[in-house]
Amino acid sequence: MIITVDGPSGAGKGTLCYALAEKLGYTLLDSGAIYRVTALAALKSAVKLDDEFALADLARHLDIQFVPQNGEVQILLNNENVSAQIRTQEVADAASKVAVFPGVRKALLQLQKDFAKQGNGLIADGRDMGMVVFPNAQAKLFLDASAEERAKRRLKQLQSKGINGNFDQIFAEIKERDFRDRNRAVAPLKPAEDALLLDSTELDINEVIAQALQFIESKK
Ligand SMILES: Nc1ncnc2c1ncn2[C@@H]1O[C@H](COP(=O)(O)OP(=O)(O)O)[C@@H](O)[C@H]1O
Ligand SMILES: Nc1ccn([C@@H]2O[C@H](COP(=O)(O)OP(=O)(O)O)[C@@H](O)[C@H]2O)c(=O)n1
Repeated sequence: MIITVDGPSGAGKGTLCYALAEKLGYTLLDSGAIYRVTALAALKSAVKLDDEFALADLARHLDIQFVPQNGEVQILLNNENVSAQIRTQEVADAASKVAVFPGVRKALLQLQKDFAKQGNGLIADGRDMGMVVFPNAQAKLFLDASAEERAKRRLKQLQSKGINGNFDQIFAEIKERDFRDRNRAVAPLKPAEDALLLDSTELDINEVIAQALQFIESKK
């Protein structure tokens, strides 16, 4: 079974997908990490974030590895562990900039599709999983929350990692990335026709997981 979870930044996709993958014993695809690694590779090689040709070429030759390590997944770029580097705001912003180009998205498509070949079911976390990458997924969820709530969650998340955050700056960054993701010409962020819309603004993590599992069960 392929389950897709799409939605904007800070909605709780990563948290939900991790819980579902654990519970169901499914493979987890964090497609955002692939865009983040692509952006980091561009930043490291001084490829301009508006040079679609160079970015697509870089994406085609991306040396990325997902290495399960004591319950976590380490993400390697050219054999360097970049799991922490890709979570910075700078890389998140760069990822949303490189993600607007059709050439980049096309170059990363097969890598994402290949995650479904591991045979034990797939939970795919992203923006266009249900619309573009896995249109035939058996269960599609679109997880959303108010921009304010998502900024509050992101701030708390950064603080829990000992990183000082500023709510106004995070709120602005979330709205900027929302706008870019929702208004790009290719694979814009929007729910698939057959997706369950789940607004987690007033829900806690366990309530989201319960509603998601109920929906998945109904699709089996
Ligand atoms: N329903 C929820 N209520 C409160 N906090 C949540 C909820 N879902 C996720 N979070 C927290 O919000 C932060 C962002 O969640 P995350 O899963 O990283 O979102 P996304 O992957 O959509 O960007 C995390 O610290 C997570 O623990
Ligand atoms: N399937 C995907 C996943 C991410 N992305 C882009 O990559 C950026 C980072 O994705 P992410 O899921 O890691 O970001 P968060 O939702 O965790 O903040 C997003 O803002 C999108 O612009 C995309 O275009 N398509």
